[in-house]
Amino acid sequence: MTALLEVSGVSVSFDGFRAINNLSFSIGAAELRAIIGPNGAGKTTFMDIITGKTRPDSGSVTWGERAISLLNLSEAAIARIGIGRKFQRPTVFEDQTVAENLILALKSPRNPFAALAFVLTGEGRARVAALAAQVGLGAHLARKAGELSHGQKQWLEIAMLLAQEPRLLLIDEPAAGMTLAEREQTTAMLVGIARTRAVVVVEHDMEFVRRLNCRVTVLHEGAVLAEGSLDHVTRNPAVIEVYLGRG
Ligand SMILES: Nc1ncnc2c1ncn2[C@@H]1O[C@H](COP(=O)(O)OP(=O)(O)OP(=O)(O)O)[C@@H](O)[C@H]1O
Repeated sequence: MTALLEVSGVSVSFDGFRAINNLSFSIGAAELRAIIGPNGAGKTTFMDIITGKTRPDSGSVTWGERAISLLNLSEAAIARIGIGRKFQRPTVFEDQTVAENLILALKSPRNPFAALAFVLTGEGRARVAALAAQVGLGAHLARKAGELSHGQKQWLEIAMLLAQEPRLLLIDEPAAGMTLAEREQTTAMLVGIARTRAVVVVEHDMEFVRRLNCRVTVLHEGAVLAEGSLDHVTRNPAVIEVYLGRG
């Protein structure tokens, strides 16, 4: 499998503290990956490096078939190249409807007026409806985003990211604050999304990770401690010691 994203030997220090320590990681073009690890393991910093928010002191981050370096690109350029990031808290436009939020997020045309004109076409309406359906909001297009449940807002934001047609989606702790039913729907949704693109999910909820049924990367002290199926990594004594045993 050729990698879509290849992170190799990356390190970064903050005031002499090595938050990421010779970290290597790669993900394929249509792969779902969960990242787990104790607080302070470097999960957020790792995502910050991929998205260009934090520049590593050493190592390489390459992208796509031509293995272009992401290290010289701005955050905006990295987003345009096809890397979408969802932070833990949903950031939707609460006073706009689900449909309006999706229209504003469409990749093209770029400005809101052109986007509105586009959505008046059959193709535009179909695109918005398909995005909403993909995240279980097909019946909620006319509702104000502010009226949605926390889980539904998270899904709307995922659909807004999908509107940008990313090839890699980074999702931070989606399960937090969701009901059990919402968490189950979210795992199914993420599995579906990862059939056509790469999805990295940072998550502490082990039941959620189990339902993702994917390869798991365990970070500890800024490096990869273990990688493999959830059963494989949770049997690893080092993982039990630093993470699972602290329950
Ligand atoms: N800008 C910064 N300046 C100084 N230290 C930082 C900075 N960003 C992160 N750190 C430190 O780097 C380490 C890794 O932090 P990071 O937030 O990446 O961990 P995490 O795995 O995301 O943790 P959590 O699960 O708590 O979100 C921590 O010890 C943190 O205090």
